[in-house]
Amino acid sequence: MKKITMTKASTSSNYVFCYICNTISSHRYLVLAIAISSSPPQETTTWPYALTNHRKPPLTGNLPHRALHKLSQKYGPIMSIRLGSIQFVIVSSPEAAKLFLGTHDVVFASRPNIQATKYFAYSGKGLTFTEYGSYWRNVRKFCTLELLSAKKINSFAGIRREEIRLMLEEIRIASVGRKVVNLSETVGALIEGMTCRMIFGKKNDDKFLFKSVMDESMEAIGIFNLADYVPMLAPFDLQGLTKRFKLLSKELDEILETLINEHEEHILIKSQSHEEMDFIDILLSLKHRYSNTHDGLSFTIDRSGMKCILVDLIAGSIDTIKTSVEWILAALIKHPRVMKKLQQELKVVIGDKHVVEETDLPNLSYLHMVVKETLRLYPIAPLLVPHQSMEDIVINGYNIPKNTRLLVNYWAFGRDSKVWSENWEEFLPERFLDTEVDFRGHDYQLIQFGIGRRGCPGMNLGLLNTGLVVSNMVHFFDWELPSGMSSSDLDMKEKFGLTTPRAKPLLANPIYQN
Ligand code: HEM
Repeated sequence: MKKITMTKASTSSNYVFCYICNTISSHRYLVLAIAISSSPPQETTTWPYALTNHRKPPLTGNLPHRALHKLSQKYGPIMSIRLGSIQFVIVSSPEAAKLFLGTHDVVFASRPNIQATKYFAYSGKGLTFTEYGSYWRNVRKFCTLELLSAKKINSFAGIRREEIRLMLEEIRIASVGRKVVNLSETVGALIEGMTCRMIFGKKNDDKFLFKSVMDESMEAIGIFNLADYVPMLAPFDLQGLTKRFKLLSKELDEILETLINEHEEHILIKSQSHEEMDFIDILLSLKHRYSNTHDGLSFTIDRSGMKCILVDLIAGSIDTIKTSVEWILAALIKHPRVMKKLQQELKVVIGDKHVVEETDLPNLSYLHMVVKETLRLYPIAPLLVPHQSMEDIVINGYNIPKNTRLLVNYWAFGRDSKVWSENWEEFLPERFLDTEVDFRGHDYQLIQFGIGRRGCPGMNLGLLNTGLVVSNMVHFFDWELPSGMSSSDLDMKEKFGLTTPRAKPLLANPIYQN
């Protein structure tokens, strides 16, 4: 790495360039050399929203948020890196994030058009990887008002209760048999079940293999795709990714087509009955009614738009919620003092009830502190989702050209002693006592769900599910680490990907609390 001044307006050395980018031609060769010389991948490793098939990804290693954090300590909270033909700006402090996602939010409100967008996002016809503009605004308004509104989310409370009860019973049986529970798998299956029932009206089963195809697709999307950085290489498909994208997206599309066809057969009857509408029903019903919440949308959202929205909502919810629950349970097991305090709160608020209800959640103030503290230290999406600028702009004296990609290193925010004081390393939910700092506000130090135009539209659902699952799991069970492991032995390393879960699954023995 070598520091250089990069633009006419640059006045200080906050910009960083990779030495291979200093001369574009040698950079191209180097990238090419890495790709060609790599032996078949032993494991898949990740780089910001793209994995690499070579064992060591360019510049940043397997945990880019950590490497970029280190660089920011040397070069400051606003840095620039060029990779192939793509210019990145990396922002590593809440104040800098406020400039990009607050003051200049509209300029950075677009998304990059990567090759995977063509295949998995139907060339950008949904939300997450759709470029900023009137189509995206309409779809976003529709999703927020019709699918993710408080009223709609509440209408699925019965599904959540049912699925949680089933899981608690499974864990109770494991506790009687003194069996170790793989919490990562158990929580994953629960969230998947709740989400698939809400979106498709049914769960994954032997015949309906949506989630496994989706997981494979997400893995492929995450692979560092040379064609995105050196577009002239795209036709050669050196990594075999285009072929893989085509196959997987075709499989995914066929499953979605089957689901939509099944729903179409019943939509008219369902919309006239009192039966609960799942998300596919609501999308289909668009065609049969006028709504002023999304003017003219029925004409805009075609079949591929519908499929893309479904993919975005599934991809946006299952792994994110599963990963947050997993980290919170791990943090509680690792910190028995905090676990006890939360269990005491639950005892007082819930008492002898058979299940923690959604209506109990507002009364669990310590639970909210635990959630905030966990997501501060163990972010689910440490670099959020990349944004892209739509015009040239000067920020803090730096010229930032149009089409620059913005990465917000939220992982670094939680480690900033200026924000969280010298004890930032400590897991201390009480730091949120008597403060209003929250994900929902305008607090740039706590933007796990993003902020501004591209902030997460599923935040309320995400927090609801997370709180509900965690509270039930620790109210009814004590958790002990297996094989005499002590809490201090629990490994808290992460694995980078589209979300950033624990590197190792979380295993624990449940002890039923009568
Ligand atoms: C704990 C759970 C969740 C976390 C941590 C999370 C986090 C995020 C983050 C960091 C972003 C990107 C923000 C940015 O670009 O600046 C995002 C966007 C998004 N999330 Fe979530 N999310 C969660 C749950 C959900 C749920 C439950 C849904 C839907 C049911 C959802 C749907 C989306 C969508 C569609 C976007 C793209 C928005 C756009 O580009 O306009 N998320 N989320």
